[in-house]
Amino acid sequence: MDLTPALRISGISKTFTGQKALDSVDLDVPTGAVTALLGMNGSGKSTLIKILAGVYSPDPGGRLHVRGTEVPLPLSPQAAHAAGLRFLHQDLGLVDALTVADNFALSDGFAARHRLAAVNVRRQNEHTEATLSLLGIKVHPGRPVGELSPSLRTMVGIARAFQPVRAPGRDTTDPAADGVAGLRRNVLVLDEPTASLPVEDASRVLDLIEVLREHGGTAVYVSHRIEEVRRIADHVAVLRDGQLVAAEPLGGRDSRSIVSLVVGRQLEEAPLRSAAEREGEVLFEATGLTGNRVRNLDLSLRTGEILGVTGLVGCGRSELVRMMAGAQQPSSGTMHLGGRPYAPPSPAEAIADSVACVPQNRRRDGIVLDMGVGDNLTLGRLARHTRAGVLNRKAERLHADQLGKDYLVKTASLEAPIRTLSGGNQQKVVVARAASSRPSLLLLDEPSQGVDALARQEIANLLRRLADRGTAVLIASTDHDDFVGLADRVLVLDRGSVAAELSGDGISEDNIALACQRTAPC
Ligand SMILES: Nc1ncnc2c1ncn2[C@@H]1O[C@H](COP(=O)(O)OP(=O)(O)OP(=O)(O)O)[C@@H](O)[C@H]1O
Repeated sequence: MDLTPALRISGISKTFTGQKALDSVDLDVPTGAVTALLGMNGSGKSTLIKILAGVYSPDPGGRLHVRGTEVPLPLSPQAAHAAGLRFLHQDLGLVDALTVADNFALSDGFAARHRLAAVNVRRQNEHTEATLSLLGIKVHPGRPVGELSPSLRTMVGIARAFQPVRAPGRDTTDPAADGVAGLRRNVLVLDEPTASLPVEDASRVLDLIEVLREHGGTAVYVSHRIEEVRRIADHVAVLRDGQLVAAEPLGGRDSRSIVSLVVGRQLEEAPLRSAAEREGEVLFEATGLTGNRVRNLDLSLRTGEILGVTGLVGCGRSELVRMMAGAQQPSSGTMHLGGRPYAPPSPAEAIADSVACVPQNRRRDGIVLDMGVGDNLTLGRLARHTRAGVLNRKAERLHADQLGKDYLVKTASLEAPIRTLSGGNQQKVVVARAASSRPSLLLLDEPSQGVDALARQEIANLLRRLADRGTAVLIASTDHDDFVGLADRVLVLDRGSVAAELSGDGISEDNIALACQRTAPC
C-alpha cells in the first residue's frame, strides 16, 4: 500500500472580491482510494478544484504536493496535467458535434498521425477503444458525442479526462498494462458528475468509478447525494464556509451522520401533512394526455396537494412537465385548469395562467448567466413593483433581498453576476423565483440537483408552506428523497402512463424503488 498521499494541500486560501472562499485549507488525499469532498452550497469545493486545475490562482502562501513532489502554485492547466491531475468539471467540456475519438484527441492531441502528418483515424479510434474497453464503457469511438445518453456522455467525459492508455506512437508496447499503470498514476477529480443525471444513470457512472478504484486509481469525488457517498467513498473531507472541518475514513457512517457532519448539526424531520391539509378541490386534470413518451396519461391534482412523479429514465416525467408548462404541445388528450380547458401554446401563456415551472436544465432555461443575482431573483416579476410604467427599484431590491434570505442563497451581493454563484445557489435562485409568484400550480423538474441537504430541507419547507396556502405542487424527480416526508401522493410512470400510486405513509424510499423496479425499462 502506498502511504504517500496522492495530494497534500497545505494552507491554501482564495479570496474573491469581498469574500473568502477558502481559508487556509490543509488536506491529504490518500492514494488508491476515493475521497468524497463534501460541503454545503458555496462552501468552496469547486473553488478548491479550480485551483488544482489551474483555473484559479490561490492567495499567496499555499503549497501543493502531488505524490510527494512539490508542484509550484499557481498552477497552469498544462502544469496540472503534467503533474497527473485530471478533471471532470460539471459541464463535461465535450463537443457534441465531434466523435468520441475526436473528443479524446481534443484533450490529448492527435498523436496518431501518418508520416505526412495527416491524422490516422483508424489508430486514433483504436487508441480510444483501448481506453474505453479498459474502463468497460461500451460505445463506438466513431459515434458523435451528441447522440449519446447523458450517463454515457459523463462516462466518456471521465474516460477522456483519465486517458490512461497512452496514444499510439507514444512509447507504449502493451496498451492494457500501460493503461492500468495510467489509472494508478493519475488523480481524477470529479466535480458533481451526477448532479444532472437521473438516479439510475448516476448509478452507471458510480460503477465506472468503482472500476477505477479496483484498478488502484485515486479519485476525489464531489456530490450532494449522500447515498452515492456511502456507496463509493473510502474517505470524506468536509468544507464548511471555506474551512476544512473534517477529513477521515468514511467507516460505517449512515446517511444521517454524514449529513450532520456536512451541515454541522442534526436536521430535524418535518411532520407529515395531515389528510385535511391535502384535501383541496381538483385544480388540474389531464385526460388521455399523449406526447412522444407520455401515452394516454390521466392525472389529477388538487389545490394544496404535493404530487410526486417518478419512474425510470424515458418514462415521460420531464415531457409531462413540459406539456403542463406550455413548453411542448401534446399530440392528443386534454388538460383542464380550474375547470377550464388549458392548452398553453407557450411558457409565457402558462405563466399568465398562474403556472410556474422550475426547469430541469438550470443553465439553459432557468437563469440569465450574465445578469446579477438580484435581477435573476425578480426576473419576470417586475410588474409587481411597477406603477404607471415606473419601476420602484428600492421595493424590487427589498423583494430580491428577502427572497435570497428565505431561500438561503449564498452570495457576496445581489449585484454579483449569477455565474459567480455556486451551482447549488444558482438552483436556489430558480426555485425562489418560481415559488415567489405564489402560482396556483408549481411544476418542478429535478429540483434538488446540486442542492445541499440543508437547502433541500428549506426548499421542502417552502413548498409545504406554499401548498398550505393552496398552491398545487408537482415534483418530477428520480431522486426519491425529494418525496419522502413531503409528497402527499407519488405516481410511478411506466412508458408514459401511471403504473402505480403511493400515498401517505406508503411513501417510502423502499416502496418507491420497488414500484419503479416493477416497471419495464423504457
Ligand atoms: N468567480 C467568482 N467570483 C466571485 N465569487 C466566486 C467565484 N467563484 C466562486 N465564488 C464564491 O466562492 C464561494 C465558494 O463557491 P464554490 O463554487 O467553490 O462552492 P461549492 O462548494 O462548489 O458549492 P456548490 O455545492 O453549490 O457547487 C461562493 O460563495 C461563491 O459565490
